[in-house]
Amino acid sequence: MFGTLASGELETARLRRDLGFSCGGIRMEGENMVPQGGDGEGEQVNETVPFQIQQHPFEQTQKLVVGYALTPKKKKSFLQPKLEVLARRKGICFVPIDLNRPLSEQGPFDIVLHKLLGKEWQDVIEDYQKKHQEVTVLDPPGAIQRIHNRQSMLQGLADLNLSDCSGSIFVPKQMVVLKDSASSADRAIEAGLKFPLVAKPLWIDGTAKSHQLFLAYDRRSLAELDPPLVLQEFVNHGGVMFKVFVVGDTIKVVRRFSLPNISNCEKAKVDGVFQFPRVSSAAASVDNADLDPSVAELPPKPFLEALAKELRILLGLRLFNIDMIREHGSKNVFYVIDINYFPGYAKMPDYEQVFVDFFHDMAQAKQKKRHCK
Ligand SMILES: Nc1ncnc2c1ncn2[C@@H]1O[C@H](COP(=O)(O)OP(=O)(O)OP(=O)(O)O)[C@@H](O)[C@H]1O
Ligand SMILES: O=P(O)(O)O[C@H]1[C@H](OP(=O)(O)O)[C@@H](OP(=O)(O)O)[C@@H](O)[C@@H](O)[C@@H]1OP(=O)(O)O
Ligand SMILES: [Mg+2]
Ligand SMILES: [Mg+2]
Repeated sequence: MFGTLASGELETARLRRDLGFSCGGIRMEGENMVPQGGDGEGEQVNETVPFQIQQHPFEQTQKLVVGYALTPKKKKSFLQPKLEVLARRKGICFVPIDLNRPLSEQGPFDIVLHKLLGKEWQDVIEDYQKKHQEVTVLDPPGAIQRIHNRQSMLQGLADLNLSDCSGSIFVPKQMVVLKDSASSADRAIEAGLKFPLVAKPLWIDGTAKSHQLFLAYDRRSLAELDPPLVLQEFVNHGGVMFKVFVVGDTIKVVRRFSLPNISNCEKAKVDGVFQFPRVSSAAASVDNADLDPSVAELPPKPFLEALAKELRILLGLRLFNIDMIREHGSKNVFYVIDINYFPGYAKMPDYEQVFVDFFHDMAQAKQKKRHCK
């Protein structure tokens, strides 16, 4: 009986019913998990369902097959029932890639969506792309590799051409420490870096450690840090940051809490090194908080659109997000502090529809190209 299910469960159950389909001979997950039928109570709960599943009079005949190679965590957060249902209506289906079988023997795929670490996978996907140029690989492994290094990640950003825009973009002054962090203090001062400095592991390798950040208040404390790392100037920004999600041509921005400003008094008094809390990944919503509007105001949309467009070209990526902060006291002076490949899109509003449109547009563009040949 539907009445025994909470509204969230009901929604999932209905979605799963819609999901019972096969694709390219591979049975999709979620089949046979549906309570059958419904009653009056069901109707009542239906009102709380955030979106309506309607029986469509016709099914899209054109099929677009998206092969995916994702970690179990990413699969769980990204491949949610709502996404699969909306995709199916547009003739898009998701097929898991079997890592134990040669990739070329699987599919055929129109799109390969992947986020896996390691040289072995990089070689597999590079080789596959060479042999299957008709397949869109999201995204090219070489381009992803660039943003796994916190130095190359931000290279070229300050030179982007955003001249006509209502904001300006910078990256914090930073330097790389490959070894001997004790002697890095002299180099940091020579390079003009001002304390406090944020110490970030140079390589992002998917481990929790690569997201373990430290704040070093004085030159002596640098000796306590483990290279390889980047030392980056801390930029006061009023405790709010902006995550700009990019999916092809679409962008969405959300606010997150961040670290509070560091006063001159604190800079003078405090020494030592402190581990950062992962404030910005917290689920707590900034939107209902009582924030200073000059801090919380979203960056101008045309500015973000121009920035995302330039970054797509510079990075050669279509799926990423940017962490941005507004320099405290400024109107629209922004710093990019981080870029993430295939981030937590489930935290992007309406991500399911955005992805369906993205895949659909891609399929149409391909079809058009084929017809023009
Ligand atoms: N230069 C900086 N100045 C001020 N705050 C910073 C700076 N760099 C990082 N932060 C703060 O630390 C947080 C984590 O830094 P960063 O985004 O570089 O790490 P990360 O581990 O790559 O995060 P993510 O989970 O987004 O991948 C930022 O969201 C921001 O709150
Ligand atoms: O954990 P989530 O799904 O939220 O996604 C996070 C993602 O982890 P995952 O890819 O393993 O899922 C991280 O990837 P790695 O740097 O460790 O490769 C990084 O991109 C974070 O920035 C994402 O958080 P967001 O910035 O979007 O909030
Ligand atoms: Mg970040
Ligand atoms: Mg990051």
